[in-house]
Amino acid sequence: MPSPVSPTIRPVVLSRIGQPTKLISPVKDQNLSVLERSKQLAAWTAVDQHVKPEHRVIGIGSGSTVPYVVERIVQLGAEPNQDRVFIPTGFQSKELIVSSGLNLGDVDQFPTIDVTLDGADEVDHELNCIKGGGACHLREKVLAEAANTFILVADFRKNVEYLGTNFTPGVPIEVVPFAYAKVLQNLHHILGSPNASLRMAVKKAGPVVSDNGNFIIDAPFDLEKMKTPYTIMAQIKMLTGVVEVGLFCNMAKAAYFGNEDGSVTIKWNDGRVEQVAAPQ
Ligand SMILES: O=C(CO)[C@H](O)[C@H](O)COP(=O)(O)O
Repeated sequence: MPSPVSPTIRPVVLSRIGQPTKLISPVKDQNLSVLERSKQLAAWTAVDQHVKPEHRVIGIGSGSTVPYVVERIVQLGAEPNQDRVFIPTGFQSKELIVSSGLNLGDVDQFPTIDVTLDGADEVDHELNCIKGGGACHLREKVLAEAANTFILVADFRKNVEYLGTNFTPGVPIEVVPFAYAKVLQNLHHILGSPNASLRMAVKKAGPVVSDNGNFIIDAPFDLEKMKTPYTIMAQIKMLTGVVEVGLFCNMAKAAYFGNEDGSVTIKWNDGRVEQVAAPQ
């Protein structure tokens, strides 16, 4: 069983640990479209290469690609997973972990994670990425920072030279609710994002509320600014009322992109780019 944060704090793992239970794949239908298959290929390849037998604490990200990560982990079987704890980045991944029969933990019990696998809205040539399309980027960044290895999984549409190429809503910014108008004003008039706007819910009147009870602003920036994402991230983060910015800079070790032809492109943080065949 993995060590908890200190010998005096006992981890409260919500699912049972140490006993093999029947695991259930979160992916039922295998009649996948080309796009869904590309997500699956990226996820499976990343799990095969980065979830090691000795790993005990694994971070599970959010979005539509991550169910395929869990699918591959479930395929490893009950035995290797019985002594592992899986840490979610939000409501969706918590449900995914629990419904698959995997052991659930939290980052306050396990602040060091062996590997975190997560999706991305877009990834640039230096592995900087936009995250937060699903409003989970605060927890996602905590789990990325807590991980010894942070791995991105995505479909071919996310593989770009510069951020903002295909993903146009802008940089997701989590803000405390009472500060949103003031942060918007700063984004419009000081940081150069005149179209920054509060993200509105679809099946609810009013704004999207994150898993942490906060609002989300989407702030588009021009290409010149997005060429140096760390600078704009630091400027946004300095605005009082901002909780976290959905720009992840210099964090990922590798990004896996599933392609339409069934291959997977792997970009490494040392600049290497590999093309591999689909896993079976
Ligand atoms: O950052 C995220 C949620 O906040 C997701 O990881 C991101 O939106 C990618 O999702 P998908 O795999 O559905 O493309």
